Amino acid sequence: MAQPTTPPRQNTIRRPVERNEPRAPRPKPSASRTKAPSFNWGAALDRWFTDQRSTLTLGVLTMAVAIGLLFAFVSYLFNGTADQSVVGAALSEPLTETAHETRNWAGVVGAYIAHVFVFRWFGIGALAFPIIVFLAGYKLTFRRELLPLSRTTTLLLFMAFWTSLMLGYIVLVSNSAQTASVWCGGLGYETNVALYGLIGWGNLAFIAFLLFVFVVYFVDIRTIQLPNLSLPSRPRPVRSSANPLQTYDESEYEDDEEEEFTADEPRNNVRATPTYQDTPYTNGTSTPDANVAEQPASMAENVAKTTGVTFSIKNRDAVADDPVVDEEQGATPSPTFEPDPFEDDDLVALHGLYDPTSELSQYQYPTNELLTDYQNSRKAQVSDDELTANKERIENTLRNFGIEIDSIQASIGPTVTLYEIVPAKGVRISKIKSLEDDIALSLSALGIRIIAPMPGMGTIGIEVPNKNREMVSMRSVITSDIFSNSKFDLPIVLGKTISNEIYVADLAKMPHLLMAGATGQGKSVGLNVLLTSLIYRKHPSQLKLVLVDPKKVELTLFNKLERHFLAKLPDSEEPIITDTKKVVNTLNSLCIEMDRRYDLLKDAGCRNLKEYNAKFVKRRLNPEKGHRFLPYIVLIVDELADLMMTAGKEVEQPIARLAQLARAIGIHLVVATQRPSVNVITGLIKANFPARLSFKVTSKIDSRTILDTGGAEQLVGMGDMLLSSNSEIIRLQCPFVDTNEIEEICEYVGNQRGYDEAYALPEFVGDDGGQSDDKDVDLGNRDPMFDEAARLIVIHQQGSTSLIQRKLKLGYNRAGRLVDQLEAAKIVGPFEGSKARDVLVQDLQMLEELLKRLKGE
Ligand SMILES: Nc1ncnc2c1ncn2[C@@H]1O[C@H](COP(=O)(O)OP(=O)(O)OP(=O)(O)O)[C@@H](O)[C@H]1O
Repeated sequence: MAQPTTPPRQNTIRRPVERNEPRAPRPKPSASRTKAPSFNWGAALDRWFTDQRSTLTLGVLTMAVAIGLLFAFVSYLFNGTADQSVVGAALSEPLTETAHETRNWAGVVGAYIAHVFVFRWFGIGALAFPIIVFLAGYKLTFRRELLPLSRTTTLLLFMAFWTSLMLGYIVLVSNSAQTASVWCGGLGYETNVALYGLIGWGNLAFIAFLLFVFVVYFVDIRTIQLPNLSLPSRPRPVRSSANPLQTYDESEYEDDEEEEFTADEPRNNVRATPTYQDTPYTNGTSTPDANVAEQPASMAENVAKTTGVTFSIKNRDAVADDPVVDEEQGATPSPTFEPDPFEDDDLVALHGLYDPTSELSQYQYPTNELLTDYQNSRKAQVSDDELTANKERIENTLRNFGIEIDSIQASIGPTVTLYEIVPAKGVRISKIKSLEDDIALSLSALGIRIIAPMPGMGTIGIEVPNKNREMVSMRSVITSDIFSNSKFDLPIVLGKTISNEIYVADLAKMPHLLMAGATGQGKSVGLNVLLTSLIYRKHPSQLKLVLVDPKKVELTLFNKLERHFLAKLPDSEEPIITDTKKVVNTLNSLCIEMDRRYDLLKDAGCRNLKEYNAKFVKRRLNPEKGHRFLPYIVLIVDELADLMMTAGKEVEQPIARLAQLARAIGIHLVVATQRPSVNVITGLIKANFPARLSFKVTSKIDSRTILDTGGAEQLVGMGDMLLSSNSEIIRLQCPFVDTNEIEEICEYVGNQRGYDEAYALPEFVGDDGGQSDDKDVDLGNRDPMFDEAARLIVIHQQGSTSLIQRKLKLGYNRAGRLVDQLEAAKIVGPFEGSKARDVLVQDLQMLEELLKRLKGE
């Protein structure tokens, strides 16, 4: 559980700065925003550029211009001399006069532009420009790069300049300026004339040196590893020709560090691009595509087949032919060294680290301006009079009960002021605690909470609500340094503490959060705050949200994030789950996802998601074995009570199972309810949610149910809350975020280019559809893979669909049908929720007999 990282609290009276205004009710949409008086051109342009329609239009136009330029330049190279007079005349005579005389394929405009670029400047090198413009247009149109734009641009610009110089030199020394100067352009020719006058033949050396310097920097020779055959190298994986589908195992690398690479063992130098599943989001189940392994079309595919490294044919062509490699991923081309694609370090050297965000590399995080600036409206203010009066009342009340105090100090928080008392020697703390109601009565204030003793302070705290409370705006906390610089994996800003510190926690460490609060006390705002925090800090590739909203109205705004942040079952229409039956399926699907992730972690030898993803990013995990970059998944359930009432155990068990086990594999749960009674927050659920947060509840019993102690019934509402974690209770004021703001954030994100669809959770077929019915399964018409699947299940003694999927490289549906047939043949037992089925056949011998019987032999 995270702690606030601001300096320790000082027990001094803080002077209020300005007068507070009474707390207004939740602002109406129209009234809540302060509209900027003038039109914001920057924002409008920003919006225009993030609108896919605009970029598509601009992109297509740019590509068309590039093609036009190419025509114009090529045509000028052949017809230029004839057009020179036309170009000259075009400046002095009307265009209509000169237009029909031009021979350039792109007309008089083309002739003029070509004249400048080709004749005056770069000669044949000018052809670099249409290529650059085309690449830029392609990027705008398709939102991905045909070639790494900035690196290719650098290369082409240099080549334009250098070619012009080199050809200029040749034209100069061969004295052919009259006929050939169009090929080198004015720039190349004139520079050579000038240089020749200065350094004579040294000209050529200078031009060669320029090329050398460029190569040294462009290629960055620091990263080139020259093969040194006498040094031990990383071992190569053991490959078996007998089994073409054998995949490499990373552990083989690690165990065999000492193995030497000798010159007579040929290295496999196929230059192809292992994709490492660059688009893991199109298929959340990430079943390796068997077709790629099964249909080798070339040497690269054969390598893929024998090694398990997937090769992208598209990328391979692009990269193999072009020395320019992806700059965005930090890759470095090497003219002398062809990395072996089986060596992970070399993969990184060639392609850079895997970048999970690359598919949405243009994604813009929501801006602070989307949040309303309430700065001037409400600041907590407690006047000196109020402070003194409260202090006196506390002192008097205690004195009336025979309790003397040594000192009293106050610190003003956004919602309450904490009076810390140092009791006189000999006063029993339990006595003060028992006077809670009396003190509250004498202060005639609601929401008095007594903390006796203050943990680690040796004092007693009395929290008294402020007459005028501060509204903690979402903007003020999101823009705070503590939140924006936080290094947490899933930072959530929960509000301000009693001493005005912004409290940021790490949901990944919590690792789950249970939220309760009577209706109207700020729970929905709290959930929105939590979601906003995550959306502001996470890229869509790093976080997926599963939103369950039985009330059907609270989370609907987040619908717009479907193709960015939401995850859903493959067959469901709506990304936000409202139907109880679907909730049960979704929870079970998450359990399957959890099991799969555990399998992946086990296979990778990692203890948790972070280690696993770090290894994947370093390209040490083989996607062919199902490995993929794993985003965090946050499950939000708004209103558990509804679900518990309608589905009871069916909901409780997967929630408890996820809460127990899902921490390490990056699935985190946030479950909210307005009824914190024991039949909703059952012992099983409670035991698995160490972090619990309570808004105001109606009774002390409810407070005990959620927090294991009273106090939440004393809160003053409107986001006033108690957070219990690590057996510590902190009072916080939740920030306020309005539905308008949420709408704007979701629109901002939703209008950007997203994935093709929501992140697909594993398919889960509930009892009604999933229970295989013997009568429906025709064992006479078994799947061709039936025997193989049966042997696999018996060898592993594990009746799991995902095992069949993974090992036999089948899709979920086919694997599911196979399991149904295995059940009908009594090889596996019946369906048992998210648990693997029992295997009813103990060994292969028994199985072979059974298979023979099935075949009627
Ligand atoms: N953090 C906050 N700061 C200021 N005002 C708040 C805060 N949270 C809630 N409020 C006020 O309380 C009202 C009710 O909040 P909210 O809708 O979150 O309640 P709720 O507990 O979700 O209620 P329900 O369970 O009925 O949906 C809000 O409209 C707002 O005016």
